[in-house]
Amino acid sequence: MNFVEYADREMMMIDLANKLAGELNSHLMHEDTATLAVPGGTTPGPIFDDLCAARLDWGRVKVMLTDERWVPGDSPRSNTKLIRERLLVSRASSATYVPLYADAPEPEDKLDALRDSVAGALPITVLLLGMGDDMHTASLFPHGDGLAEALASDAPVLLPVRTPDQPEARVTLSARVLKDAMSTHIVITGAKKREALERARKERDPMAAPVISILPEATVHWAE
Ligand SMILES: O=C(O)[C@H](O)[C@@H](O)[C@H](O)[C@H](O)COP(=O)(O)O
Repeated sequence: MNFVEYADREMMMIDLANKLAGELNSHLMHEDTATLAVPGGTTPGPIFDDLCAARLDWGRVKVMLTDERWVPGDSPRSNTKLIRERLLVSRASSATYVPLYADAPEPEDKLDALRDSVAGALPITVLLLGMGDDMHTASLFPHGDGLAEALASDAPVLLPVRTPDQPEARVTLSARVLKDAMSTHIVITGAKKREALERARKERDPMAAPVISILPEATVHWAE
């Protein structure tokens, strides 16, 4: 794991947006398409605000979420809503969006079709992840229902997960899909997440600290 500490959050967000855009650009110099996978939640919005204006050939970029809450696209809890409003705008509006959600009561109703379109966008070229204080990443929640299957080396690309702490079902890319990304960044802020990262580094069991299955490949970016 690499660890980068920043003097402040604003600087980190600008720097990260430049880094992600630079990596996508380099990839597009010798490949036809690139796939960018990003988290939802409260942290990455400012990165999206800068990244959406990056000068790159967005028409050749596929964008997907790392995980989604199973709520309609106009819900304030929808990660799709977040990236439609803050990432897939400006220059990035010509990117191709690969959805993890389709309108249906439960994820199981739509999984097959969603998995096919996700599989067609793999491997991930540039992966950005968040992390929670409980050491979850994407929607790989400690001891969550569906976690063992999502951590398995032969896991499907996309799985439904449920945990009592979360108000709705979710879908998440599996650990093997995240681990296969060509470049991985984790963005975290504040003292609690820094402590959670330190706890995770000492933990051996991915069922207790799912983020450890991704950490060896990742650069973690942190600001107070
Ligand atoms: O849908 C989500 O919530 C995310 O994709 C999730 O994995 C997120 O990155 C972490 O929970 C951190 O969330 P915050 O940035 O809100 O702390």
